[in-house]
Formats: sequence, C-alpha cells, structure tokens
Amino acid sequence: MDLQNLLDDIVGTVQPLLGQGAPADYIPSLAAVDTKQFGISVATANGDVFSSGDADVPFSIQSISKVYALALVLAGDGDRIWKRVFREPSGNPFNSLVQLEHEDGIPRNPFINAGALVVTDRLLSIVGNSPSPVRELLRQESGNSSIDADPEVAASEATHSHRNAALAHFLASYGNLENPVDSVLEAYINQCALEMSCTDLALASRFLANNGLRGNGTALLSPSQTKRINAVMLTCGTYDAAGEFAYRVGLPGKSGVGGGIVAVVPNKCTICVWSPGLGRSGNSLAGVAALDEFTTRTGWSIF
Ligand SMILES: NC(=O)CC[C@H](N)C(=O)O
Repeated sequence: MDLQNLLDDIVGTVQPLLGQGAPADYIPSLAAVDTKQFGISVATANGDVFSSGDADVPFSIQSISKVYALALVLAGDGDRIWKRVFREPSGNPFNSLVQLEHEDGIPRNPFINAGALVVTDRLLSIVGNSPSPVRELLRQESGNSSIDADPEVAASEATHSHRNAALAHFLASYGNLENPVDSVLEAYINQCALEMSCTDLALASRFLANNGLRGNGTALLSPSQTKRINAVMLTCGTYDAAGEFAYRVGLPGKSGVGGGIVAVVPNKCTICVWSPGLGRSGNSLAGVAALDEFTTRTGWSIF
C-alpha cells in the first residue's frame, strides 16, 4: 500500500466538498475559519508518518480532547468513572440538555459535553489543572512542545458557554461534580481550545492503535482499557451520527467542531483528517468523506 499516493489522491477526491457545510458558529472565533482547507495525516504503528494537504496547519481540537481526558482518567483511576457516566450512544446532539434530566444527572457517555464535563471534573480531582494534563500528554506523545490553547478561542467559548454552564450546574445539582462548576468549565474550555495539526494529532493518538503504549514504550493504558476507549469512540465518538460513521468509515473515531476527526485502525495506524465545514451533527463533511475513501481503498476497517 503506497500510503503517500493514497493520501494525495484523497486530497483530490474531497476537493468538491470543500467550502460545503458550515464552521461551528456558536463559538464566534471558530466561525471565521476558511472552510476550503483540508488536511490528512497517518501515523503508523511502526513510527512512519504520511501527510497531505493542510496537514500541518494548526486547528482547534475541540471535542477530540475528550478522548485524552478519558484516557488520563482511566489511567489514573481505573473503572471508577463508569459509576458517574454511562457508555451508551446518546442519539442526541452533543450539547443536549434533555437527556440529562431524564437520566438523573448521569450522562449517556463520556464524549457528549455532559459526560466530558464529568470526566474533566474527575481529572481535576486526580491531577489538578496546572499544567493542563491533557496538554502535557498531547505535547509528549506528539513530540511538539509548543502545543497550547488558543486564548482567543478559549475566551470566545467562555463568553458563549451558557449551555455547558447549564449542563455543569445540572450535574452539580445531582451531586455528579466534585469541583466547583467554574473550575470544571475553565479546564474543559481550555482543553477544547488546544491547537494542533493533523500530524500532531495522528502522532499523539498512537497509543490508541498500540494497545495503550506511549511513544516511549511505557504503558499509559492496558490493552483492555485501550480496546474499550476505541469501543466507546466507535459507538459515541461522532454523536448522533455514530451509526452513519460506523457504516461509512468502520473505525473508532472522535470528531470536534473545529472540523478535525481522529480515527484508529487498531495495531496499524491512526489517521487525522481536518476540514472546518461541518454537517448537521457537527462532524467534518470532507473529513468523513476522506475517511470513507481511506477505509474503502485500504480495506482497513475493523469490520
Ligand atoms: N463537539 C464539539 O467539538 C463541542 C466542543 C465545544 N467546546 C463545546 O463544548 O460545545
């Protein structure tokens, strides 16, 4: 398989989709991003990296950060988090409030906003937030020590965070937060505002394809924990479009409203795609199409 040729081809295939869809507009500073951009990177289990298009342009990772927060909580705390958050697809938008009341303050899964707020809360209790543990992990695993939150995106989200604040207060009212609402929101918003390129994210996610092993060969997670994060990514990582994503792409994946998606081919590689135009459920239109093409052409789906 000539991966470089394939990625170059995919950049050509998605051209007609670029500019379609809309960037996230409820975080005003994300709405200004040029939707014609597209990047793709693949990091293989044996350490090679292939990339094409705008693969080295940094973008806002947004909800992709939820995967690394969960990994750190499982690494620090084992299975305890599963008493406070379920592992079922929500079938609802990622920032929905209604389900949380029906289900007595236990979020459906760790990848919708309510679930990620609980995970972030636990991470704050275990390791604190200075420095940000998610940022440190991503710096170490990507080898890029300049990764940081974009203060403008963080400030923009903070001034438009009524929904997430409502979710956090709701969780607190059910006794499902250990830290003050404001500290949890601040940590959550800052990890969402981290800026990384496709290459950074493909490299930083390799532990998900390598049975939990970090770049330096030590274990962040056990093979079983890694398998389970991948399972939750498959069923919940693209919100109410997870069924369609499994059908078209057939890989564990996690999207963010910055237009990035990280996908995992266990024991083989990680893939990161980015294009800011989003479809109805908040997943990158060209990104999903590129991953569809990638698994169709390589046969590297988990099915
Ligand atoms: N789906 C996303 O990427 C959402 C992340 C965004 N920061 C939010 O909380 O609304």
